[in-house]
Amino acid sequence: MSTPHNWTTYTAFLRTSRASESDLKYFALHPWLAPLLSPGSPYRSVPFFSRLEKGENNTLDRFFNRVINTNDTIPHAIALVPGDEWLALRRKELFASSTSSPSSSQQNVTGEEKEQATTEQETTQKAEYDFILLTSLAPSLSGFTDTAHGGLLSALFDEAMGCCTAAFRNDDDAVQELFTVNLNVTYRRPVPLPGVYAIRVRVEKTEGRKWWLKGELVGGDGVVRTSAESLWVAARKGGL
Ligand SMILES: CCCCCCCC(=O)SCCNC(=O)CCNC(=O)[C@H](O)C(C)(C)COP(=O)(O)OP(=O)(O)OC[C@H]1O[C@@H](n2cnc3c(N)ncnc32)[C@H](O)[C@@H]1OP(=O)(O)O
Repeated sequence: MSTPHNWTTYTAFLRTSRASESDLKYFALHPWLAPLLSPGSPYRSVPFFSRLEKGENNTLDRFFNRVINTNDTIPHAIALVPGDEWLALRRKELFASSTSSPSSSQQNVTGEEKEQATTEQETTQKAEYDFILLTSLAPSLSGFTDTAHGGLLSALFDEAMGCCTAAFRNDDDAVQELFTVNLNVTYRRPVPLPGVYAIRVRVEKTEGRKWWLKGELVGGDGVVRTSAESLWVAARKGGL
């Protein structure tokens, strides 16, 4: 078991963490990932939070940080997140029309503020996705021979989408924890094993406590092999 990561909030974790050199070296071996990992990329490479050990007595994320964190399941995984400025603009965009935003300061965004956000977007480095999971998938994740199990792919989408929503929640806890209430996965093409894949996720819209996300899984050939749509609901204030 590795040493537990010393995180406080997810936002602080994103700001202060960097993916391990060994993971970065591994993914850098794949030329199709170069635009995402190069210094000019709109994304920063951070550890995949769910893989981090949370402590011997803390059962959070055990499936991801123990069961499928092995050489013959998922040997390498990192997350790519947009820069702070772009995330801030996305927050404005996503919560401008929502009745329940992650921060009270973002409620009732005026037309002028929207216009200002649009101008800022033109000058800030754009990131097409809100969260990208880069992952290697090893042979022991098979369902059919040398093919990733569909349930595993669902779990990867669910987790990547969860991390994506977490980045938009503020440290002030104005939005309660979010839960998947619906996840619709479309298996378009088999996902061969072993292989390296990117799961690209985006928040489509929010409305009150409800958040809609979309995602897709691609490999080096750029073919979308699996896609997913999900609905997340923030717990009511004061608990479930
Ligand atoms: C960084 C960490 C990453 C972690 C990623 C892992 C994420 C997960 O896997 S979570 C595990 C799987 N999910 C769960 O266990 C959630 C189980 N569900 C629950 O506990 C509850 O449904 C909960 C707390 C989310 C919401 O309950 P509650 O607050 O009573 O919501 P409720 O009032 O019923 O619904 C709220 C709204 O959502 C809608 N809704 C709820 N469920 C659904 C659904 N399945 N489909 C469509 N709409 C739904 C309701 O219609 C309602 O809409 P409106 O406000 O327009 O009337």
